[in-house]
This record gives sequence, C-alpha cells and structure tokens, in this order.
Amino acid sequence: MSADERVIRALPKVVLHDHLDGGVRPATVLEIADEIGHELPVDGADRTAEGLATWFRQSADSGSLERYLETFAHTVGVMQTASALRRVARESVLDLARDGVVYAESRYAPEQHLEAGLTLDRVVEEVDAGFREGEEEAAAEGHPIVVRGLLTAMRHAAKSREIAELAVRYRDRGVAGFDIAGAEAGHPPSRHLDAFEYLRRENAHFTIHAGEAFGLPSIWEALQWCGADRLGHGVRIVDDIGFGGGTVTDDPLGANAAVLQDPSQLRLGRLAAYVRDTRVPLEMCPHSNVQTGAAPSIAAHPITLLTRLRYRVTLNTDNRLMSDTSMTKEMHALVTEAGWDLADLRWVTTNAMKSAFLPFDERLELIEGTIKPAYATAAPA
Ligand SMILES: O=c1[nH]cnc2c1ncn2[C@@H]1O[C@H](CO)[C@@H](O)[C@H]1O
Ligand SMILES: [Zn+2]
Repeated sequence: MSADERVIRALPKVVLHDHLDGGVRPATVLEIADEIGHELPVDGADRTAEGLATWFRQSADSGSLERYLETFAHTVGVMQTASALRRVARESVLDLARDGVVYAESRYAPEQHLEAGLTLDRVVEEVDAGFREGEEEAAAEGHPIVVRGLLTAMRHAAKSREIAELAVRYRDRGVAGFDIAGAEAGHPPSRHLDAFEYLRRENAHFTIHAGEAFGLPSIWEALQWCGADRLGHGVRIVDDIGFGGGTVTDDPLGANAAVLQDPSQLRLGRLAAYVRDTRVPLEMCPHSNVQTGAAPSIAAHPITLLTRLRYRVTLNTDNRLMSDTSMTKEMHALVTEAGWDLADLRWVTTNAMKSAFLPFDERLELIEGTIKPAYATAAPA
C-alpha cells in the first residue's frame, strides 16, 4: 500500500451503496460452498480464495450489466441459511470498518435468500444480528462503525410491495430504507409504483438504481414518477448536459478537461438542472461502472465532471468482491487518475453523510464529531 493509500485508509468514509451479496469474502464463499455442496465455477488449482476472487473480478469485467449480475449466483447461492447470512453480514461490517468506513448502508434482496426455507422476516433478522455483532467487534478493535440495512426488491420480479412493507416493518430494527436493483433494460422503475407510493405514505426512504445501464428516461421515472430520495448510480445524467454541438457523453474525457477550464460552456437540460437544483444525491460507483461499460475509465468517469459542477455526488463501492474494490481503492483511484484531492474526498464524504437515511441528529453527530475533525488534521492525499 502506498503512503497516499495509507493516508486515505485512515480517513473516515461513508458508503451508501454497497451490496451485501456483492462483498462476500472469497474464503467465506469457498467454505460455505463446501459445507452445503454448492458447485463453484472454479476447480483444481484455481479452487482457492485467490482463484475465486480472480474469477469474480474477471467475469464481472464483461462490459455488460446482465453478465456482471450473473456472478451473484455464487454469492447468493451460499447465503441461504441463518448462520451464513449472519456470518456474511458480520464479516462485511468488519471489512468496511477496517477500511475506515464510519457509516454504511448495506443492501441486499431478502427475496433471494429463501431457497432453504427461511422467511423474509427471518432473513432480515439474521442479517441485522450479523450487522450488530460486526459493529460490536469493530468497535472493540478500535474501528467504530454504524451500519444500517437497505432492503432491495428485484426489478424483474413482482415482490416490491411485499419488500417495501418488510422495510417499514423493520424500520426501527436496523433497516433504513428500500431500493430496487437488477437488470435495468426492460424493467422501468414505474412498474413498482405501488411500492413507492406505499413508502411515501409511510414517510419511508428509498433509492432506485437508475441511469446505470439505461439512460435519462430511467432517471426521470425514478424521480418524477416514483419520488426516489436518491439515485443508485445516476451516471447517465451526463446525457442531459450539453457541450459544444452535442452532450458531454460524446467525448467525456475531452469535455471533462474543457469544462474544468470553462464551465460556462455547459448547458444543463431540464432534468440535469432539476437533479442539481434539488440536490438529489447520486450514489456513484466508478469501478463498477467501468466494469459494466457505463463509463469508459476512472479518468473519464463523469463523477469528476459532476463534482466540479457541484451535484450532490457521493462515492461508493457497489460490489467489493466483483469489482475487487474498497472505499480506499475508489478514493485512491480518483486521486491518482482523475486529479482529486483531500478537499474532494472530504466533500463526497460529507455529501454522503448528509444524504444518509439516518435521523438528522445522528447524521450531524457523525459529520461534526467524526468526519470534520479527522479531515481537518489529515495530511494531504
Ligand atoms: O450495479 C448494480 N446494478 C443493478 N443491480 C445490481 C448491481 N449490483 C448488484 N445488483 C443486484 O442487486 C442484488 C441485491 O443486492 C444483487 O443480487 C444483484 O443482482
Ligand atoms: Zn448497485
């Protein structure tokens, strides 16, 4: 680890978009697979934690969201029992805390963990027990962290209302909100209006994966039909930002460079202006987007342009296993490849804490008591 990386690792971080089933330790996948007889896609000399880690990263590196998502069969497949769910949840909290994360929202789809006979309620209870065990152990290690769950409904399925009700039922027991995820094309968020309208009536919080593999219509529906509090990814909002004769999407790297010199050249469309004016939090995940082809590279990722334009940008991991990433790696890549500095890192961290689905006073306490003091004394990245 470089000196820069050590500095970054020690900084307090906030992650709002991290999939529980996208961050399982490879050694844990192997062990549980052996216990329950789940067939893994590696064998022979590759049947090791390292071999499996490589398989996940390479298979996810496909340029397509659909193929990226296929790899989840081998994490979800080993997360079907009470003990496995509790273990994975506990270990993921420890891994995040050791990386310097002080607040995390960890999401998963309860409907995907029923194969061995667990009920939806039991799934949520076991995961939450694992989160609390992880919090306790992390604090004892000197890495205090606060963790909340987000319950995801799969967008191709028809369980969203049921999962929304589950999220409300457990809102005072470790669950902070709701999400929909899965392949975007052909599954617009407005199909799940019933769930979103229910959540709004219940004063509950939700985010929607939108504008990742699919463009502006998905972002527009998520905000203006469904009423999402935040956008998962939202990276395609740049399709509504005009530059020269086209949009910044036509030449993201060129536009990124040019706009830093003269932002007045840009024209925001109505949707892009709405997202910025109303401070809609964007849960951006650079490495994941490069793998699925939603962004060309870290250097050309729209997160830098959107940060310069002062959108409410947050930085996230999405899937630490599939993307072989961590909050430290995401931050370090932006510093070395996209010209970010410590002030940018503090800004996205504060943005994320402001946008968390946690009560206002608890957010403020983490910002004032933990984040601000640490960044004030940190050496420059
Ligand atoms: O980047 C993503 N876009 C859309 N769906 C995703 C992404 N990452 C993970 N999941 C989906 O969310 C489920 C619950 O955690 C995962 O099983 C995966 O299918
Ligand atoms: Zn995601």
